[in-house]
Amino acid sequence: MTSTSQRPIPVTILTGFLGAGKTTLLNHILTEKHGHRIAVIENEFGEVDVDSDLVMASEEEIFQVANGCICCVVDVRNDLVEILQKLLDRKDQFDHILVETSGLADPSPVAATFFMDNEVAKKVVLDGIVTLVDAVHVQPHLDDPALAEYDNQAVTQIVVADRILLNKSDLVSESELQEVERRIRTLNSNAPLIRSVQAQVDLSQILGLQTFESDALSMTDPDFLHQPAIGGHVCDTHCAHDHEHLPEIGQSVDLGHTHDPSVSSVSFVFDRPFEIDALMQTLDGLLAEQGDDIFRVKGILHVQGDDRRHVLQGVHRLLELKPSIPWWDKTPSSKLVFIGRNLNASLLRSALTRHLVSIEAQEAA
Ligand SMILES: Nc1nc2c(ncn2[C@@H]2O[C@H](COP(=O)(O)OP(=O)(O)OP(=O)(O)O)[C@@H](O)[C@H]2O)c(=O)[nH]1
Repeated sequence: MTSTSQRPIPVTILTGFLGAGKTTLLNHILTEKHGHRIAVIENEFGEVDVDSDLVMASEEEIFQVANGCICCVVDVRNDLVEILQKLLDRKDQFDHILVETSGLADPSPVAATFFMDNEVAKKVVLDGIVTLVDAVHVQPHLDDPALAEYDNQAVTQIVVADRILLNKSDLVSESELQEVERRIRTLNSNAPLIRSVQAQVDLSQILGLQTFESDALSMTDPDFLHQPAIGGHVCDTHCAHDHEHLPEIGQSVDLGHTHDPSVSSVSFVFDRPFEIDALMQTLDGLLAEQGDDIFRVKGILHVQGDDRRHVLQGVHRLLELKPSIPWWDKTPSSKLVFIGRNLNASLLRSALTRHLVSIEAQEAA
């Protein structure tokens, strides 16, 4: 049994383009009675610290990361690691860490920070990336022609999200909301999408997600790969509309659609277990080669000879695998999602299937 003090502290990364409502959400979190004791780390991009003044006084502790953008300035990331280390020295005083990125940050390198420093990596677990989207202003940012040849952070923030809050839904019409949702789904078709006003959201939908564990628990639900918002809701088994085109076990499905040709996601499901060392070697090689294009890899893996789920997390070239809770009475199977540019589904599938335990070996075991 893992004691509470040894358990890794969940970290939520809160992101969203400038003005999307991050500080508003932070204030909501800090004033809500939710039972979590939260340490907040804020990063502001600008000369003057305004954000900390915007955050309401509360019992939670708030730390500022040095000025500069958390995703691209090495000093700022070192600063983040330093703050995390200090926090972790007295982790009996809180049970959740929230990192608010600046509006111009790419959250992937921020998430990667938690894997980069070994001491920190052992003590924290990425609970989820929550992205706020400004329903009024997001479209022009997504289509910004000035960013055409550069990374567009508004796009990246949506692509890597585990939860998306479509905020300021009071300021646009229903048809405009549906249009924004449709656009968001071209970039990220997996993350549950929640509409909000003044970032008011049930906190259980964004904190304590244990994203990958909860994904694992729903793996037997054949709809888990299909969570597009249709008419503004997240699909579930009670929907009346078409859920026909589900992938077969072992089949891949391109969830990125074709609207934005530069970013897509590809998902796989396998029922046979993986030979894990060989798989990790292949994935390491793949990311070393294509880590610029592959933004994010996430997965729950069925590992040969192990009765625990294994959680796979990759951010660009950094990859880690951690054992998680046992499968209990669930039938083990693996699920992997790749998000990025120029993803070749058939090459990825063959790279993965090579490391599945053969049926004969499985029967002999
Ligand atoms: N009408 C309306 N206004 C909102 C909503 N959410 C936030 N706002 C307002 O939008 C403005 C920006 O909100 P912030 O919470 O400061 O946004 P932010 O993402 O922290 O901004 P940056 O620090 O610039 O990245 C503030 O004036 C908020 O009061 C909403 O749902 N509806």
